[in-house]
Amino acid sequence: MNTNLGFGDRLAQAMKSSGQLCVGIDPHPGLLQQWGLEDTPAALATFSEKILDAARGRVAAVKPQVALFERHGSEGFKVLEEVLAEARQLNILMIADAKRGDIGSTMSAYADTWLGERSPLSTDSVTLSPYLGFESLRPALDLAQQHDKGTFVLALTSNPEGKTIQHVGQTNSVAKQIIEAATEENSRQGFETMGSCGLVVGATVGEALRELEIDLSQFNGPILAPGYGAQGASAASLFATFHGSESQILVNSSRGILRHGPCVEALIDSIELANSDLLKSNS
Ligand SMILES: O=c1ccn([C@@H]2O[C@H](COP(=O)(O)O)[C@@H](O)[C@H]2O)c(=O)[nH]1
Repeated sequence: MNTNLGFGDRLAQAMKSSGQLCVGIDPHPGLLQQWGLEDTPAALATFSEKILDAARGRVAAVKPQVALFERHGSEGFKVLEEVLAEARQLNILMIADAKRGDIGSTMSAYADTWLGERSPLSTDSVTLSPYLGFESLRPALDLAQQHDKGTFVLALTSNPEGKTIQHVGQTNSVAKQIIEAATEENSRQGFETMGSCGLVVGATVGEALRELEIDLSQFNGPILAPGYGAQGASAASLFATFHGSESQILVNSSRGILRHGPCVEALIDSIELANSDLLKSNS
């Protein structure tokens, strides 16, 4: 993989060679129990190792859910640091699902944590929450650009409650304004296939794009789409939702894959099944 490319282009290459699936690393207490593990930091390490083992070479990216490491305090963060380092070694693109957002001066610290060069939590990309205003994310957007890293800004989330904020404004909705700001952000960068400022749009949003008159085919970055599998979106429904921007969609599945553990072979089978399901529906 060409590491001089920006994040969006590296992700485009990874999706071309390994498909459009992103596997979540979500060590929920219930899953740990199902895998015969205790709810401890050591178990998080075992859990994550098996997922990386199954995912390497088979998916475009993996997405650790930071909250599920954070609930173990400093030891959980230590494990996350090791997982990020291991993924880097294995050349697997990472999205830290941290959903950070704050006033600009504090945002600089979040940017240093997830996208800086010296932080042990530094990774390829991070999810950001724009509800303090898109421009409050500037320190992260600029640092990502400077270090060839990426961001995924929440636009239309997969949970039903999201619409109470994101749909406000209807045809000039909050979500539409976020999407326009991210489009503008990418248009100021050079890229071959996609810019490095991505969006999060749930695979479950259904008719919302049409109702809000949002045309994602005009968007010029990657779209992380959680909601496939455990939250009910099928491959066919999600590609119908994202008609016109199919090649930009990175489909996340966490519990839908993870419930097949702890056997690595069974995890591999479920990843391969999801890959062929997605491929079949997007051809
Ligand atoms: O809109 C959003 C944004 C993030 N997520 C996260 O994605 C995974 C989904 O997990 P599943 O088990 O596949 O449902 C999880 O980490 C969420 O926090 C989301 O679901 N929706």
